[in-house]
Amino acid sequence: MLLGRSAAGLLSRLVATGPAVGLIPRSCFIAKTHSRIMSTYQSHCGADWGHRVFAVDASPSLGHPEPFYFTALHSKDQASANCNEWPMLAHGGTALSVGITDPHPVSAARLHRALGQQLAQVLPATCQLLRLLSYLPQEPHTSLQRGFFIWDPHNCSSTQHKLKHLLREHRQHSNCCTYTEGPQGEIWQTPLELGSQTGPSRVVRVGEPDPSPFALNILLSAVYYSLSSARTVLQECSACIPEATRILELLDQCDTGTKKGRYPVIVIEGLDATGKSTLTESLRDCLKATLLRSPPDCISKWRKTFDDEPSLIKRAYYAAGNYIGACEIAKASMDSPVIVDRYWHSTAAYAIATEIGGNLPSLPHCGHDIYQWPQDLLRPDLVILLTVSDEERMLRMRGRGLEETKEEKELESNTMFRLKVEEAYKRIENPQCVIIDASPPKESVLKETLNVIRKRCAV
Ligand SMILES: Nc1ncnc2c1ncn2[C@@H]1O[C@H](COP(=O)(O)OP(=O)(O)O)[C@@H](O)[C@H]1O
Ligand SMILES: Nc1ccn([C@H]2C[C@H](O)[C@@H](COP(=O)(O)OP(=O)(O)O)O2)c(=O)n1
Repeated sequence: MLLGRSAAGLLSRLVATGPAVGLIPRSCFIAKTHSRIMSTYQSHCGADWGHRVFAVDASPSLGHPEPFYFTALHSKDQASANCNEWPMLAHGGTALSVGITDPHPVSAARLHRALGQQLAQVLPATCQLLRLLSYLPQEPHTSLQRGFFIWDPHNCSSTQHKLKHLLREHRQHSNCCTYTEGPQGEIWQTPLELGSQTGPSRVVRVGEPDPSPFALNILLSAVYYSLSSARTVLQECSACIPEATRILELLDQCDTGTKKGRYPVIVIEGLDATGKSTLTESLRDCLKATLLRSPPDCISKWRKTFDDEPSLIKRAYYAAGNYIGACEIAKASMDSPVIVDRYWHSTAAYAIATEIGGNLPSLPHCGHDIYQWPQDLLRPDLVILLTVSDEERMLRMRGRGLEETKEEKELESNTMFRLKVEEAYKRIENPQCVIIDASPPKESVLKETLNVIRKRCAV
């Protein structure tokens, strides 16, 4: 039992003061949330650390296979904080947290990534590095911060020393705390100097807050639900990534509001090596269709550059690619059916699966805002999701003999990630995917797909 009276109080405060998602139209909430995060991203940085709700990514090896949430205990709540299990501290270990307080989304994302790489290098191999998210309950949509939760099982003195040394140059844009067990089993969060004025606070575990920090992170920075939010990030990174300026120029040249022509637009989705390219090429020939892909050819030469950037920037590239692709789709659909190899479902599903920690049940429920199609993006008539068993997909991947990307390797090694991508695909709405089993021979998959297309579209 993790949720004491204090936690219940916290949750009711969250519900009372958080965005009234159920009371205003979703698109309105998402668009407003985006404009707020981009214009006033974090008026709250370091000083409020103790008032935040924290979420630590799942870690089965640390005894929490689902994400772990905690918050500071205020003196009036003291009596209710009896039940407070921190499995990672059970055997004398220490935990530490690092929060990124840089108020600018792009520089914060880059600092987060750089720190993650440096921490992985300098910390002892026995330390575990997990994702940390936090927000202020009274202003969830403007106060979200990312960071790291570090578990040091041997409580090495060198860990804190290394951390202090590493964070010294980022003092202005980061903070750090330790978590230790007190004599009565209570947990103390103590700022790790770096000029901190605040003293230790008691912290307690709470149940999953509403809104979930992971879902909030998706709505605010991992998936773009409007062109303007992707543009804002590309504009902010154009000083350090010249290719971002080129993409903005391409966006300026296309009329992203163009409506679809009279021919159907059919998107083929699926994990790598499920047979999308094979099927889309056959469909092009059978239906005398135009075959397009997202990201479109005109920006695909910059894909590697953006794939190497933090996810905030990488996903802005794919989002922009969908809007540029939408112009091409709209134009082509005036003259012929259009087949599209990957589109917004891919952009959203991969981002959601990456950002949601834990197992399949950690994915936000069906109908959640994170699964909504952007209001300003051209909607296809039909989206087909190809599925095959993992064994078959691996065989196809090896048979193809192409070099595996980092993400493909992760998909291969991480069954849970793959399951989450596929489930996220299935939960995306308006339009929802039609699932086709792509395990049979190519000709059968093509026949089945043509049947679905003929039933649902005028071809
Ligand atoms: N239905 C199928 N049965 C057997 N092999 C297939 C089938 N569809 C595709 N393949 C093979 O699987 C590999 C991956 O297919 P591909 O179309 O490149 O997938 P994707 O575009 O989804 O990554 C290719 O070698 C392809 O020839
Ligand atoms: N429209 C798109 C297309 C791909 N993506 C992202 C999603 C994943 O991170 C990768 C998958 O691309 P990958 O190169 O593996 O796929 P293909 O081999 O091109 O089918 O690209 C996207 O976000 N939006």
